[in-house]
Amino acid sequence: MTTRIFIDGGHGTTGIEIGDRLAGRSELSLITLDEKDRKDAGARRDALNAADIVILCLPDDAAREAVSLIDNDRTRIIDASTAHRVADGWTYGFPELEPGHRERLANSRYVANPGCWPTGFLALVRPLVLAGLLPADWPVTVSGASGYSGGGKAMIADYEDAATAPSAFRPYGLTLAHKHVPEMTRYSGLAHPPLFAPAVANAYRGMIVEVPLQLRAMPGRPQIADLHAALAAAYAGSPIVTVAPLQDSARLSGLPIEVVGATDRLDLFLFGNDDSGQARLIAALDNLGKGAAGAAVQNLNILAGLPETAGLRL
Ligand SMILES: NC(=O)C1=CN([C@@H]2O[C@H](COP(=O)(O)OP(=O)(O)OC[C@H]3O[C@@H](n4cnc5c(N)ncnc54)[C@H](OP(=O)(O)O)[C@@H]3O)[C@@H](O)[C@H]2O)C=CC1
Ligand SMILES: CC(=O)N[C@@H](CCC(=O)OP(=O)(O)O)C(=O)O
Repeated sequence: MTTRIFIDGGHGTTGIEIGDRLAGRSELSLITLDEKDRKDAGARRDALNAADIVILCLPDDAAREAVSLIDNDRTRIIDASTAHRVADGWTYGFPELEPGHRERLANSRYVANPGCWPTGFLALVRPLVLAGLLPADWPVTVSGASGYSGGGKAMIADYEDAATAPSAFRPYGLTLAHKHVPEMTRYSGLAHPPLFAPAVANAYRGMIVEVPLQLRAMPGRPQIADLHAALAAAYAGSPIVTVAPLQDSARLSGLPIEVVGATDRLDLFLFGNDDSGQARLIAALDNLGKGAAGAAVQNLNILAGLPETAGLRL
């Protein structure tokens, strides 16, 4: 018996990436809609209710609508949108968040896939808060650059149309009220929202998420090696999240946005100087990989009781 999957929004940027990862997997069967029906509420209702697991790759309002169209008590949902990431009754779809979280996910019916920025941020910060190295009330900043596919079809069209003259590098989120801040705050365990300073780069995919820390001002003045040990322990044995050895990071003269390529990996790097008491923590990922489709397929595998990395690009 196969697990029946329906991707609502399967023609969008994230939906296509997920479909590619599921192709050829004999333990799954994909429910699809014709082009003319893919936005028809009746056809979507039938597909949503016929599936064992649905993956929503829709704008937030359409994702909320999709959930309301499910009228059985069996279909499980993985929502890639922002709609339910801090909503009651939903489990945050970051299996690596903390010990025991993967098991919570496996038993959940409603799963909210994380945002791409929070994925990098939480991977760096959550283990440090849990280890007591980063005080929960510390004022944390997170910055970086994302590929333009992070903005979906609309931003891709803008960047790929010469007439709209795309910028090489464009800071945004300038109201300091980006939609990812609530999930970053909630799941990091920080007492205050981080200051989030994102930018878009003129690259299709990939992202660099950076958390700088003034260690010398922090209680106990943590050492670079302490931070590294906490991160390495948190992801020991993970086939998806890796922490570069300090001596390898020290040899790098730069970290390109393309470093993980079109994969579902999440690579963490720690750069620092114990004399100055300063550190730069960097997560490198593909916004469409571990930042979206890779995470959705990983969660699907966990929900379906299948090998966690099946279909992933590692
Ligand atoms: N791109 C990324 O890196 C990431 C995206 N996400 C999230 O994933 C979701 C999808 O994003 P993304 O793939 O980038 O967006 P896209 O704009 O590329 O795709 C969205 C798709 O949803 C379709 N759609 C819109 N309204 C409806 C509706 N009422 N019924 C059925 N289909 C509908 C669109 O149709 P049409 O083709 O006609 O426009 C489009 O195909 C969003 O919530 C986004 O925030 C999450 C993490 C990262
Ligand atoms: C470059 C760019 O615009 N990126 C998107 C985030 C992409 C993502 O994580 O998706 P969600 O919209 O589901 O959170 C943004 O900052 O809003």
